[in-house]
Amino acid sequence: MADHPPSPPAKAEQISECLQELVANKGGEPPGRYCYKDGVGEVLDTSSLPLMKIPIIDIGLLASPTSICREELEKLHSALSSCGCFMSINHGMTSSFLDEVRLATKKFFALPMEEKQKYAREVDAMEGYGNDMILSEDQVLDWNDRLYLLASQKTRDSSDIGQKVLLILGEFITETLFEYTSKLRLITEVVLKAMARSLNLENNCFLDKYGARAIMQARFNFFPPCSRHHLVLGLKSHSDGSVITIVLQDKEVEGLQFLKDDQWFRVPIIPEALLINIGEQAEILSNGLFKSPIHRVVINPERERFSLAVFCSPDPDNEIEPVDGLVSKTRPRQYKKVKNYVGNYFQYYQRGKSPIEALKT
Ligand SMILES: O=C(O)CCC(=O)C(=O)O
Ligand SMILES: [Fe+2]
Repeated sequence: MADHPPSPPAKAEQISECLQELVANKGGEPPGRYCYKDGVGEVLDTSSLPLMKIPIIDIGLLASPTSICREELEKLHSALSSCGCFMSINHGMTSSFLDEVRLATKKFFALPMEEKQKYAREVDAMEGYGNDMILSEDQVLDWNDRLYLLASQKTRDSSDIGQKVLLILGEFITETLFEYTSKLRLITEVVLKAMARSLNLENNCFLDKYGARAIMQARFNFFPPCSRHHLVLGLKSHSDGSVITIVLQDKEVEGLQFLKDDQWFRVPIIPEALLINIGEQAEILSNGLFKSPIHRVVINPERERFSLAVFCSPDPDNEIEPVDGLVSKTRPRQYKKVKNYVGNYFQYYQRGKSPIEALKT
């Protein structure tokens, strides 16, 4: 896809020991492969970092005709071109329903290890439980265990996610997750249309590139506490490979931070809101007008943290490039065409890089 992808690893390796197990056995002392040599700087005292002022946007309003929601569209435009993210409210889900989804995440990670290992993710697979792929000797690993599940219409129809979650979690929770991802599908549609309108483009121009066979990949994150938290990162600094990512955050434990104007900011907890951030494919589609924000997750010394990120990415067969209406003599095309962006994303991520760099014209 990109011009100069990192050279492929001789052999990608999956860690067999999950972090949760390691922490239970060794009491949270991080092995060297998880540690940043000089520590992670200001992470030492996370509470001293400023809180980010993230705009709050009403999804119900965004879905209404332009004449009614002009102000909300302006807010969206300004949020996405400055910090690349916003907190969404009035999204059609109650607080108690969001709590059920949080509980489903916790229940999965509370299962016995042998049970979870049945769903271990294989190298390069889009679904399954585990930790980082190891692509090189010097890769610093994330202090995080995760479960990936696909929630796209296509895979749902063939009962892929259904089968897996049903087997893992039982019928009640399966229903909760199905309902959650169906709601997210509606929200994604509203947001992609509103993004286009906020740029005075035709309603469907982003949605058409996204496609009916778009992929929604859910990542359930578990971040165990670490007594030497200043040496590790829950997720290394990255921007997402999606078009948009919808994050359900932990209600009690902070951890997510965004980089803005070369300064790290803490993301506040708003329990009833969903955090939505732009991914690199929206940056490409918008010809760089919307910025995919760099973010990371830091670790709490005493408390575990959970989150659920759903990455909404276009049909991998669709070509992604800046949309016509945003390319002009005064603003030439900033990115080359690309297909299946997510297919190569993790090869870059594990090395602390991003494919978008190689696509810049
Ligand atoms: O844990 C969070 O709050 C954010 C997760 C995230 O950035 C990701 O999974 O890519
Ligand atoms: Fe992320």
